[in-house]
Amino acid sequence: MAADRTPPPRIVCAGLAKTWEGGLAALRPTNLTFEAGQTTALVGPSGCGKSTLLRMIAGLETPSAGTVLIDGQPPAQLLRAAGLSVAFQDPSLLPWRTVRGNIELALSLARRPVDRQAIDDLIAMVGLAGFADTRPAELSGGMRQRAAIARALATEPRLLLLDEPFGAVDEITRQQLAEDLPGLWEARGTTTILVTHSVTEAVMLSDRVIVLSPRPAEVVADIAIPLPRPRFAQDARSAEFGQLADQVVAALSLGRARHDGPLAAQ
Ligand SMILES: Nc1ncnc2c1ncn2[C@@H]1O[C@H](COP(=O)(O)OP(=O)(O)OP(=O)(O)O)[C@@H](O)[C@H]1O
Repeated sequence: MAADRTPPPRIVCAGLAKTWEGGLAALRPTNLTFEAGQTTALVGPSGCGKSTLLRMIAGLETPSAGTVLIDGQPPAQLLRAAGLSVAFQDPSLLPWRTVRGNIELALSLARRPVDRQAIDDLIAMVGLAGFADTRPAELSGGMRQRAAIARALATEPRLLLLDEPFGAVDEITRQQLAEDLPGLWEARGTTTILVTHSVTEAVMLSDRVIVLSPRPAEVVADIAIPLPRPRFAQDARSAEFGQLADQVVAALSLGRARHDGPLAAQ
């Protein structure tokens, strides 16, 4: 898995909006820039439109209005060049392939060399050592999610989009992944956008947290997380960490209050 020397991309969403057929609005017109090499967390109430935003950035969903440009190009370009990886809540592993087989396929599709040792290292890093030759049906939900994370990382994407990738992962493994993953994508130079329901995880992993309102989503707050790295689970007990987490929680409440308030837009 040779390192991709192309620098990580900058993503510009301009007037990006989504209204589903039938008129359900998921995202109000939104301007957002994701800086090259940064990790950004998107947090917001369930159903507010986080996944919709992420899927439009991935080029998997067509915007109703506005554009997504990744280094000035539409997402499809990066997707075709295998520079973009996504890992979703529901890991879509091929059931007839083992964990290693799923990763090998991703590498082959991305026309990347298949380095068995590097694959095994990645499998071990997500806590699946000993399960490389196991098929998805024999893994727990959390293990499948970790396999999907390993697969997403294997191609060394320039842009990594993670949609609640730790949803089914147990707390201890979650903490371990939250400690290990940022170092990996920092070392490789990756722009990462992460959807999570966990405020602690958002602050732990990110350089910036964007808080979205209830549906149709709009940006309520854009909070920089200037905490030094690497960050460890116990750092979540520091005063600085607590203050940042409180800001995120306050923004979530503000979004809800605005949404439910008498002046809420229809
Ligand atoms: N393919 C689709 N067709 C129609 N409506 C959709 C579609 N996908 C999502 N929606 C609707 O769009 C809204 C936003 O959904 P989305 O999945 O983006 O929310 P989310 O913030 O990611 O939710 P959660 O945190 O619960 O995963 C929801 O009301 C959902 O029902």
